Amino acid sequence: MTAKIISGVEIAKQIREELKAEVAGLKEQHGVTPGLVTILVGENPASVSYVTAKQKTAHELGFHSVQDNQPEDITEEALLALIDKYNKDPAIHGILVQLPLPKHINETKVLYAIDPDKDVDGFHPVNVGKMVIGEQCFLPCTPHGILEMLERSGVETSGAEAVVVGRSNIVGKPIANLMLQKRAAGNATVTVCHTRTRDMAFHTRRADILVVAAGRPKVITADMVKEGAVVIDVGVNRIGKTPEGKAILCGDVDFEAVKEKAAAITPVPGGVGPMTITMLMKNTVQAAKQFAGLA
Ligand SMILES: Nc1nc(=O)c2c([nH]1)NC[C@@H]1CN(c3ccc(C(=O)N[C@@H](CCC(=O)O)C(=O)O)cc3)C=[N+]21
Repeated sequence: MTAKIISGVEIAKQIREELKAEVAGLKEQHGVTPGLVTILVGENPASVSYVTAKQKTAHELGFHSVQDNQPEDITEEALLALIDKYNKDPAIHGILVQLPLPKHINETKVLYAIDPDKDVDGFHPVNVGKMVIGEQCFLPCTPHGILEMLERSGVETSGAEAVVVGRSNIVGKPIANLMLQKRAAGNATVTVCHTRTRDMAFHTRRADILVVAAGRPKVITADMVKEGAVVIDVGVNRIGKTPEGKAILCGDVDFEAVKEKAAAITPVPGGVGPMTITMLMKNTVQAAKQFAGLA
């Protein structure tokens, strides 16, 4: 079998078109322009490229978008004060502090400082808690994007064996939780594997849907995948540079080999990544509507 390629680029494009129309409507009918600030501390090249992509997308959708760059040596106190300023700014509906932060800043403290109503990343414990209960909240962007991909590709998750590789707060834990819930792209039987899992392949081979967020290049090889599985690769590993200096990316899945076995697979680049950015935009539109009492 050669897998169907689930294109994050294509699905993201479709959602962005929907959002663009919604933003235009919000402006015309209600005078509301969704506002997003992305705060970047330091100059980590990967972070710079992600934040640039987020700003570009926000701009294309007609948002009020603010890029706030801060020096690597900003104090925790100053960063918390900055967040407080945006918490109070009525033109800003979504606040994103790009992670990771420098070591002298307590990441947890920073994420707790963001107003949960502006927490479009869905990392504040109020939103995490609401997510687990299944209440309306901001879902973290990468898991949210995966749900949309599964749903819009017609993947049947109900009753299926879903195996998640990775237990991060950003991807592994939330996607496992969401796929377990009574919801679209949910109702799965979920197993979570991690670095201490004794026999990873034993679990992954049982997966009808395999979500891989391990953070290590090509850890999932063809022998670990069941014939006909749906494989979602969340990995973004920079494994080198082209002669022109562009980063060469690969996922956590050995794409070339696994695509011969899977029923469907997401590529890297062009899979989950573009969906992550798009869901940030979707969450920001949601935040703006809530702020205006429209949702
Ligand atoms: N507060 C916070 N929120 C985040 O959502 C967040 C973060 N911090 N820190 C880092 C991770 C990583 N992340 C990605 C977003 C887009 C792509 C993406 O668009 N990737 C492209 C390739 C882009 C490239 O060339 O690097 C693709 O896969 O096709 C990847 C990864 C968001 N993150």
